[in-house]
Amino acid sequence: MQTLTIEQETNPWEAQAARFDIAATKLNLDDGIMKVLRSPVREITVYIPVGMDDGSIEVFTGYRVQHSIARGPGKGGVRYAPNVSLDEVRALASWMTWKCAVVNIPFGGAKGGIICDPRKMSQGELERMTRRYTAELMEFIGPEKDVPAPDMGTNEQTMAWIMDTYSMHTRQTCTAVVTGKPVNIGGSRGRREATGRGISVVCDEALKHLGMSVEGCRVIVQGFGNVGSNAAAILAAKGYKIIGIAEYDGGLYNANGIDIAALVEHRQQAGTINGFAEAEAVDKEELLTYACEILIPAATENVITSRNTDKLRCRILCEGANGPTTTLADEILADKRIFVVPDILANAGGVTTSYFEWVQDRMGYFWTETEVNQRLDRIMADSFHDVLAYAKAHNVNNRIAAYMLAIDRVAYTTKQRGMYA
Ligand SMILES: NC(=O)C1=CN([C@@H]2O[C@H](COP(=O)(O)OP(=O)(O)OC[C@H]3O[C@@H](n4cnc5c(N)ncnc54)[C@H](OP(=O)(O)O)[C@@H]3O)[C@@H](O)[C@H]2O)C=CC1
Ligand SMILES: O=C(O)CCC(=O)C(=O)O
Repeated sequence: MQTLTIEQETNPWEAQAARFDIAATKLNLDDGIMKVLRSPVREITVYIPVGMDDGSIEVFTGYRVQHSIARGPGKGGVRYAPNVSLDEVRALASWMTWKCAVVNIPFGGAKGGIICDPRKMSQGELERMTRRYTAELMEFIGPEKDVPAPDMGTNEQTMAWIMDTYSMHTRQTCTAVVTGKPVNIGGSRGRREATGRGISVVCDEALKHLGMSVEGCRVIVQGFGNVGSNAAAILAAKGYKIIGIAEYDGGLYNANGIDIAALVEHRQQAGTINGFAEAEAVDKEELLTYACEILIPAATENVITSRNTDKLRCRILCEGANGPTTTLADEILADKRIFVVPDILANAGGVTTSYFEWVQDRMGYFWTETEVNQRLDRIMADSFHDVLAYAKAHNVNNRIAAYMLAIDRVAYTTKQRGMYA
């Protein structure tokens, strides 16, 4: 195994680039196209002055990176977190390009982020910061240019502010500029749950593929935000047993299964999963190494590394978060024969329903939740099998297969459009 410092191992842009290089080389991609696809097309940095509630002024740094617009407008979430960096947003933008191509929806890839701690900011401060960030990005975003959506630390309310600010500047109500909005202002039914729902579909398919059954299937989820809580709730409703939840501030374990609806209610009231009486409090890091059939990291990057992978006791690693696994960890996962459903496939349900939202906004005609979910389920199941077929045909692991499938599609369009003239 390569020797890397922890900083090198956990740099998300390097992690993305390493997988890109392996996949592009396996595809025999020519050097020129490889250079085109390796770098983002545009990186925007903005400095956002915000009047704080105490009368002071703070200046926040924000980014929007557009990695590719070959297959359609840029698409991807906006993250509010203290550890946002340009390298992270770059990596997240490129993962969006590959993700949209894996599920074959007509978008490129983009991502945004602001270095801030949303947990320590009031609603007023968040609103002012979001509106000024949007104003700074006016010429770069739009339904045909780049369409933001929620990610860590942002939500439907954030999208409503972006949509309104954009509409104020263009002097017309423009719903299709963002997705993940509240349903009453052009959001899609099913978007809130879509990433979790997509994860449940690929878990179903992985079990079928491995000849395992839902009955008795133990699941541990890290992160109980939008992705983790919805994945846990939907899997529980399908009959999976959610035995562990690891959050930022603690872990919970119950070998008989955690009542997810009760935990959601507890979290709403207490503001934390801690203190939930129907499960045992356990160490949040160790919980990832408990025996289970499926482990779902759904919080943040770099949680499965060379330092803990040898201790994992799951059969399936289903990546709800973006970039939860380092390249060094990939090698150990392969040795342990853990079946990996890679992030750019596993968590693609969110952007797939975002695509449906964009389509509905542009038509001005809205589908029922059943219509949305049926379309989502079909795309997720088909994409799972496309990736597996690629892995088999090229004798590579699932992650490299997903990258190869995606890079092949983006490279084809890039060449066809002649995007290097
Ligand atoms: N939202 C979406 O549709 C999509 C999101 N993703 C990815 O899924 C992941 C989660 O996003 P999302 O659910 O939207 O974000 P949220 O902000 O809704 O939730 C993130 C959750 O993870 C917790 N958390 C953060 N860091 C850690 C940690 N180190 N250990 C344990 N828990 C932690 C947070 O706790 P606390 O609240 O205390 O900070 C929070 O509960 C991200 O990687 C995101 O990029 C991928 C596809 C689509
Ligand atoms: O819904 C979207 O457009 C993007 C969601 C996202 O940020 C992601 O898939 O990582």
